[in-house]
Amino acid sequence: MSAKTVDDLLAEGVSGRTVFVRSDLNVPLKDGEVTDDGRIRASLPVLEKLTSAGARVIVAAHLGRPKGQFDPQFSLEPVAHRLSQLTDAPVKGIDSQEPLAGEAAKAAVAELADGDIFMLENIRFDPRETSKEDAERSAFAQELAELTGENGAYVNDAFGAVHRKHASVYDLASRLPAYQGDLVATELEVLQRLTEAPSRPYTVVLGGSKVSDKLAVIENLIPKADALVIGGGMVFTFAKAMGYGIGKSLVEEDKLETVKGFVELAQQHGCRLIFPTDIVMAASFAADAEHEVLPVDELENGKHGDQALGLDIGPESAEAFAAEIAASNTIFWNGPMGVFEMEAFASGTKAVAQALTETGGFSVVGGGDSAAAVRTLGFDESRFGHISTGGGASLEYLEGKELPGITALGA
Ligand SMILES: Nc1ncnc2c1ncn2[C@@H]1O[C@H](COP(=O)(O)OP(=O)(O)OP(=O)(O)O)[C@@H](O)[C@H]1O
Ligand SMILES: O=C(O)[C@H](O)COP(=O)(O)O
Repeated sequence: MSAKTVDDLLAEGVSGRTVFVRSDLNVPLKDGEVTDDGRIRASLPVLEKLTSAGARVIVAAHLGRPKGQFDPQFSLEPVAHRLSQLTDAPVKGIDSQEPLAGEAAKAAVAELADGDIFMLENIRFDPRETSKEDAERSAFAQELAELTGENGAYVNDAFGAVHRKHASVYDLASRLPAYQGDLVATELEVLQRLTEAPSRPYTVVLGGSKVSDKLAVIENLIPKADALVIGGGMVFTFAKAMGYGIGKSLVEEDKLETVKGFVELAQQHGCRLIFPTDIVMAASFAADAEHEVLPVDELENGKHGDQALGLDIGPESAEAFAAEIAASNTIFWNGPMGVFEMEAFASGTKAVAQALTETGGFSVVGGGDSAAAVRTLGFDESRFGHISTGGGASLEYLEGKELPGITALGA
């Protein structure tokens, strides 16, 4: 069965109807300003399709991981502000302290004119959104559904969140007529190209800091990829497992045995595991920290001994990784190679991004931070095959896992 689309919804007629749209607007913020609005821009086409057809739109999204209650640092206010700059439709929002689907929200929805957008506060301010209890999520979804009144509809366009079994991503689809958003459709189409007979050699480049999440992914990607290139914070769990000193670098102590198993698994499947040979070791986690490049088997033999921490791959590794990418026909990249937010530790990430822009192969960038890195480091987005809005979601898709938000749409 294939999911109904937004075009199906438009064909049914939306003028005067209230449509609840779940988007992924989880964007990086600094000092109350959106620093990369990629996910907001990616959400615009569906919102504009609906508003220009006369729908009254409720947009719901999450920001970060608040603990199920109002917390000003996770307010969607700056996101609503950016959205209102990017769209022609008026964007309204409720007071952040009000219950998400309470009386104030109902009153605000009742005031909407055709073509207006109403943005809910961070959907994760209600603990039922992410609850593991089906009954709690279901009750919350029911309240959200009721906001749309008679003849409401639900569109899931939050690709980056479809791997979450959350009320607004999963349960709401069985409370209202449900439709798949265009962004979700596009993302699925592209990722399908990576899973169904990718043009080989197929190389996966993994980095970032969510080490334990990604270690699980590695196991599942080894049988599928020809080469797996490891950078970022993940390197040090491997380096330690291989018996090297790593100083104060990021490490998952309880995963050392697991990663040793990966080396063997890779051999069995003929997948080459490629590690950095040199690392930028810093005196502390700071933009102006003193740093030096050390070979991977001598990380504790520098100026700061076992107090140093690895914040980027070194130049030799960056060159080798770029060469791997150049020799591949399909490349999937998730997770920065270092702490790219600090200029001194951005070189590895820049080198990988640069190589991706130069490849004649099909390149896909997945991950909130990797996509943000590409843009904030000044790369031209059109030089990449595809920049996915999903991090965990795209990885879980590539692993072949079921994505609750997609299943719920009947796709
Ligand atoms: N060696 C390192 N030590 C500590 N942090 C690192 C290191 N290398 C990269 N990082 C950090 O990793 C973070 C991004 O990691 P993350 O795993 O969240 O990637 P991502 O692309 O956003 O993927 P996802 O969307 O799945 O979360 C960046 O903020 C970066 O500073
Ligand atoms: O940033 C992401 O990958 C998505 O918005 C999902 O966020 P989460 O990992 O907090 O569920």
